[in-house]
Amino acid sequence: MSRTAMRASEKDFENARNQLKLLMKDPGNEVKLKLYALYKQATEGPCNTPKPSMLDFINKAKWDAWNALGSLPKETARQNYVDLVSSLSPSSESSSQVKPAAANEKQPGSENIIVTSQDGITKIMFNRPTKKNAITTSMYKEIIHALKAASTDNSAITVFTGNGDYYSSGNDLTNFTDVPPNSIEETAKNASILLREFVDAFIDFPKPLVAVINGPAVGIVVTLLGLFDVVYASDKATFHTPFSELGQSPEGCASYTFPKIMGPAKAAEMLIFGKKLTAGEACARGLVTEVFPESTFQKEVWTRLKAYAKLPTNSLRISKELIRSNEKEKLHAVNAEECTVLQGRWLSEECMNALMNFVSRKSKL
Ligand SMILES: CCCCC/C=C/CC(=O)SCCNC(=O)CCNC(=O)[C@H](O)C(C)(C)COP(=O)(O)OP(=O)(O)OC[C@H]1O[C@@H](n2cnc3c(N)ncnc32)[C@H](O)[C@@H]1OP(=O)(O)O
Repeated sequence: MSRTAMRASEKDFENARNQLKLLMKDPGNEVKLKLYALYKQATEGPCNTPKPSMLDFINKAKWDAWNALGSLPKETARQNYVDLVSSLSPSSESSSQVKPAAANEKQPGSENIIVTSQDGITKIMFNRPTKKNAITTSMYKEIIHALKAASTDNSAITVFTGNGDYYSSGNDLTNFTDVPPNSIEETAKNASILLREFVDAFIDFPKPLVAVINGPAVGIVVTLLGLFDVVYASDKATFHTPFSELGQSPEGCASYTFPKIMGPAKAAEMLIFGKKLTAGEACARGLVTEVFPESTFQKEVWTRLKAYAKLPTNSLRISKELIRSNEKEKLHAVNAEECTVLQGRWLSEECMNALMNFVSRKSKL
């Protein structure tokens, strides 16, 4: 029987609702929005409630998803709901394609940030590949903690890298969308405090800090590179700071470090207009130290880093201190200013619209 000819019964619909409660894995915000919209359409018909206010992120995303279904008949919505739930169930997962990355997904007991220490190198790895290593609030806190620990451990150098195809897609945009409307201002204030502490931890880090950029990098993980001592990139890496698109503004001291590194005009192209750079372009602008072919990237980089980590530890520290110490006071002031400006941006209509677009971008069926 063709799919269009099929009609889910009330019983199928009820079964699908129960099956949904048993799902082991969170299907993600986009799927949840689709499910919500189909459920409302199947039970109440076309969207019939007033549009929630701009500040009411979650209800507005739900409303948008429901409203996008237009006049879809109740029976079709019911069938689509049943089909969608069935596609999420464990049996269909095992019989169809489970993406290789799923093996790396956060499981109970696994970590979104993995810290290891070996061969004189402390490695801090973003480990949330199914979300392109987007950084959640708790990951910011874990990184601050990891940097504090690495600053006094036995390692000579500290390295950041990403697990999976991305280095990191930057701030997890749902940090600002899963917020009740009456606590948005408080959330923005807390985020600004956390961001300041996070960036301060990089400014004050006393040992050589190296970034091993295994794939695309977006937002804060790009701006922070101005505070790293060495940046190695695979030729499949890209560097993107889409702040204006997001109604936001630069952080990570990039408003100061980028013009110094690449000159004001090139910095403006990235930070104001969001120009995405290839690894080669980022290297030509001085943001990246060296680019390696993807096929030999890991081998070449880690061989080199292991050799560097054998150099006298105190000498490494002292040389870094000489290079960076004159700038520290300025960098802390820049960081404070950027965080204050961002706090205001996060409450702006431009930013709220951009976040809403991200959350609901795939929910329009
Ligand atoms: C304390 C607070 C401090 C705040 C500091 C501020 C920092 C500013 C920034 O960092 S700005 C940069 C923010 N990042 C972005 O704008 C990137 C947003 N993501 C994307 O544009 C795309 O996801 C992509 C280009 C990175 C990848 O696109 P692709 O089509 O290849 O993959 P998907 O979009 O399907 O992504 C797979 C799943 O990962 C989720 N995801 C990816 N990035 C983020 C993110 N930054 N925030 C939240 N979620 C992200 C995506 O939603 C998919 O999830 P799903 O499988 O559940 O649908």
